[in-house]
Amino acid sequence: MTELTSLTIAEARTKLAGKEITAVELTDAYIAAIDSANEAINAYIAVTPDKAREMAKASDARIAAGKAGALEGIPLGIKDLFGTEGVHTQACSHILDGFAPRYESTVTQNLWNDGAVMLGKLNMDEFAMGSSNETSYYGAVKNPWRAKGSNLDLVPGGSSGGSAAAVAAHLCAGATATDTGGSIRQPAAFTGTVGIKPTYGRCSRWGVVAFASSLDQAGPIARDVRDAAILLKSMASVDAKDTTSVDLPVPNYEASIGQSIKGMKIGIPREYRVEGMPEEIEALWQQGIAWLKDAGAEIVDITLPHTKYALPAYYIVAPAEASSNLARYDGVRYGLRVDGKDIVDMYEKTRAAGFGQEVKRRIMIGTYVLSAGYYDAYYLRAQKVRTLIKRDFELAFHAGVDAILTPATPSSAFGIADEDLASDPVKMYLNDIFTVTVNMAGLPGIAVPGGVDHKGLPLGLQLIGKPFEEETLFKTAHVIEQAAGRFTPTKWW
Ligand SMILES: NC(=O)C[C@H](N)C(=O)O
Repeated sequence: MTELTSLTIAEARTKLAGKEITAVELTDAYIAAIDSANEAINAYIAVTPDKAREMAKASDARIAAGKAGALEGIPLGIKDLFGTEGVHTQACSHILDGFAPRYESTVTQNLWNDGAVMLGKLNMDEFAMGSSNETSYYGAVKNPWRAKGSNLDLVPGGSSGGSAAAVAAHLCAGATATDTGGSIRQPAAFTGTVGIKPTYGRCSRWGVVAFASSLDQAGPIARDVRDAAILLKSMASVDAKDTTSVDLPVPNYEASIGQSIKGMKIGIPREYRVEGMPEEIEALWQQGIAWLKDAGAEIVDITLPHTKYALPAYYIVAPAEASSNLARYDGVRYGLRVDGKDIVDMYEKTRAAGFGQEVKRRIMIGTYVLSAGYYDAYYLRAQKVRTLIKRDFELAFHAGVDAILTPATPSSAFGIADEDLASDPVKMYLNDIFTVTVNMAGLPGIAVPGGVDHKGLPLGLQLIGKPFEEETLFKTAHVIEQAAGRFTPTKWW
């Protein structure tokens, strides 16, 4: 019998429904896998085996009673950004030391309502700020992938590095993640997994620790396109507690898997190329184009002329919102407190000790661009650029384009503690070059594995769609997946 942890969600669902396996067996298999692998990979920062077994038992009872939910008995990992009642929720920051909320985020509650089982909380960049998972207070996550013939540790990408690594190493059946500028899609691309950032407003942000509220969006990281569709269906909902969530029916995304893309118009934006981009990325892109053409899609060249301004504008808007959102961590009500001689001294000492370097950098940038005298020059201008970026996409869609194909990242996974990147934050920010536009415009974007580079490391393709047309992305990504195959790392841990 195949290992239980190698089953996809769709496969496990069939076996659970057919009573070939139980939810408790499946959960135990994942707990054992985490026990043996987590020291090496560091994907989980809190494991909740007792809670998991209890939830799995309840799932088995519901299956026996014929009352199974859509995700009944499926063990999932949860990014540490999602509030989970009574369970460690620290956004992988020191400043939230010991915090376990009294509430459950709407997204995770939706998953539990559908019968999913929680295995624990997953590592991430502190407050989701980073592209390598190295800014986590709990240390770096190791990518389950290694270059051919090398035993050097690579980053899994970020900020949802723990989610991507756990899915790739089969330490959960699927994971929740969030994406503000690429945090679902870049780690998915670096680990050979599938990640979708849905349209802004598709999932509720309620109970998710805020980074940049006008950009943050939750989504799944999964082993394949079908599993991503199954997970998103459960995660998405309108929510009275988040007025930016949208009241549109959540379609059965899985139904779009296998549908034809014949006659679809796929836009290829000429601006999605950067200096120094490996030829292999261009080759992957051309391969993706060929696959979609073979499946009957029409390929059209498009222009998104404001693309080059997206990254600088993002690194104004996101830190501005972050500086405001993170003002609440003051040592008074929860989390870390470092005593001082008076209350202001206490605030200062707490924030100095509680936030890491990258978070402090963003708070300072954000405070600067919002300050009197600089607001118009930076923040206001960045917001105007944001409108132009959105309009670029609208024009392309208006001209009949159904979806846009680009590379997901300008490189494959890089080494942990890469000196070049550590010394220059802007180089790290360049990881988001193909993904931030999507957040700035509020559109859905999916990363799907397209192949491996000469080092044997996975590379991802990105599809960008119209607002609330995630179904188009699922069916098109599935065509790529069928052509490219699935990617699993060789076990070294
Ligand atoms: N949160 C994200 O989407 C990651 C992005 N690299 C950032 O640091 O802002």
